[in-house]
Amino acid sequence: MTRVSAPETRVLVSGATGRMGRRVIEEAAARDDVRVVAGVSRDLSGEISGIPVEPAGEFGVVLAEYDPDVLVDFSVPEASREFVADCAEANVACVVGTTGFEADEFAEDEFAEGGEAALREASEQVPVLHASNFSRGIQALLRAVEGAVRDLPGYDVEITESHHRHKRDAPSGTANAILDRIESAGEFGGRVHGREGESLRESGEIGVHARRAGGIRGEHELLLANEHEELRLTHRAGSRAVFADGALDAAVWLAGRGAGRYDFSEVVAE
Ligand SMILES: NC(=O)C1=CN([C@@H]2O[C@H](COP(=O)(O)OP(=O)(O)OC[C@H]3O[C@@H](n4cnc5c(N)ncnc54)[C@H](O)[C@@H]3O)[C@@H](O)[C@H]2O)C=CC1
Ligand SMILES: O=C(O)C1=N[C@H](C(=O)O)C[C@H](O)C1
Repeated sequence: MTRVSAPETRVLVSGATGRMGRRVIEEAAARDDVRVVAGVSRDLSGEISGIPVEPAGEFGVVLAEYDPDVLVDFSVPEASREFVADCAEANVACVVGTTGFEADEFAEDEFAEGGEAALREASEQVPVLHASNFSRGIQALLRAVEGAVRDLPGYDVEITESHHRHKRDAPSGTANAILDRIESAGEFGGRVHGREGESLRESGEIGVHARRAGGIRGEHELLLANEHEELRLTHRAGSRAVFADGALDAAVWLAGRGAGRYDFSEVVAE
């Protein structure tokens, strides 16, 4: 019997010269379900690991020339918005990993009123999946966070995230997603970003702390504590491969779906 294998998903990578873009290209080379047809970058025209890299300023031309099924975007919000809008016109699905959009773009329903307009608008024409973190461990953490907050009402809640010195947005997109999950699971008074000077902790506040140092790939810790006990839920990414592979899994999963918004939890559930 002749086995017909599923066709490869054709992927275009934006932010191709960045830490994540390069990693996506490397990880894709080791898989047989995806093929990166090209990258786009504002920094370089040429190639990375044999994959052509085209100027980001000619994104529309690149879409027409390479005819990808899915865009995988790890860039910056101001570029990402443009890429996604062009993809909607060209009927190309979008997997967006970029973080640092406006604060309320990370609400549980990030496409709701006040959310990221470019993603919401594009999702009316093509499938769009945005995730602040493509690791499966973080999906498990988000579920654990919800359970812990429900089970421990009245406990003080603090989040600490640590990333490499080059990270531009703070708190991380993942920390914002954890915050949304905490607030949907319990009654809280507000977020307090860092502390200095004299101010007593108020009950119900959520402390948020961002550290930037060296090459840390990404660590997130949720601390719940009362006078008698502490619960710490920690996720540590050991390599960017975990994010790149998750984004490629999302691209394969998203290709061929109808217009709309999708969540990485749906990819993980299958
Ligand atoms: N969702 C997830 O699992 C993950 C998300 N990220 C997010 O991905 C994004 C990129 O992270 P890194 O690769 O570390 O950043 P990076 O700084 O190494 O790369 C950014 C890329 O975007 C490009 N770029 C910057 N400004 C541009 C513009 N105006 N027009 C076109 N291209 C532009 C740069 O040339 C570069 O290729 C960040 O928002 C980061 O938080 C990072 C890791 C995992
Ligand atoms: O910039 C990074 O590196 C990362 N960014 C994402 C975020 O902002 O949460 C995901 C991961 O933590 C790495």
